Amino acid sequence: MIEIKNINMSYGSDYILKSLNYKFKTGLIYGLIGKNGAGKTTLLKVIMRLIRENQGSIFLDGKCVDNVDFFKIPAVFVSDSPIFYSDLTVREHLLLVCNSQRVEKKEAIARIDILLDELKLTKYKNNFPNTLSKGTLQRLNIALGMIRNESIILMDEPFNALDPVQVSAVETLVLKSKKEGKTLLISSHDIDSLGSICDVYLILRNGQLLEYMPNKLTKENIAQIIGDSYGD
Ligand SMILES: Nc1ncnc2c1ncn2[C@@H]1O[C@H](COP(=O)(O)OP(=O)(O)OP(=O)(O)O)[C@@H](O)[C@H]1O
Repeated sequence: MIEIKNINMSYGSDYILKSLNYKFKTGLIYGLIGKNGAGKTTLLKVIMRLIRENQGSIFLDGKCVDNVDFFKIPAVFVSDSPIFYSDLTVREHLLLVCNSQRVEKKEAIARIDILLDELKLTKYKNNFPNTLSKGTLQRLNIALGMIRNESIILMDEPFNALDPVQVSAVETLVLKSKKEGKTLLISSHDIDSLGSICDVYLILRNGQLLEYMPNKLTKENIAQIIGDSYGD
């Protein structure tokens, strides 16, 4: 469970997040929507404690994590600007994460094989990052988050650079995580994908979160809510 309590965040004098309060329900998929620059990445980073200059508090699974080190945050963050090790293969990247999580080797290998298959990465398992396309690197990025067994998953633009087949593979993986009882918060401009997997839309506008049910909103409605300033 994620709870945001009275979060204010500014870069300089402009407040990006304004007195934000929101309590996420466990086991749902939330789609975070907003115009460019609305503050979606900022919000995800505040929740993950990658940004700490905010006022207010973040609770994960009922525990305040305001002062918890990023590496100990009980959540996964799939960033929109990942960094890879040039001298590690796809499989070695995943083994490294499992090792850091102290996952037993046999279990790690089994988990990695399943995830490589789900994200259509098996044939690239011995490739180094500099030999991979953008879409394949994005799937590796997603795999590096999903290999961790956390109940809270935050994703920033996970569908970027993916072709429709790969988008569908990621959607399936997200829905599988939901079935396992996980809570997901996914920031994306891909309204079609969000619409097919999300239980709740959260529209970030003027520093505030507005909650909507996806089946009640069309793309046109969303553009209207996001505001005349969409695309500024
Ligand atoms: N480190 C920073 N220093 C100063 N301003 C920043 C910094 N990071 C982000 N901003 C500004 O904060 C605002 C929110 O940025 P953020 O990246 O959170 O928006 P976003 O909703 O994720 O945008 P997009 O849809 O374009 O990815 C933007 O106006 C951006 O220019």
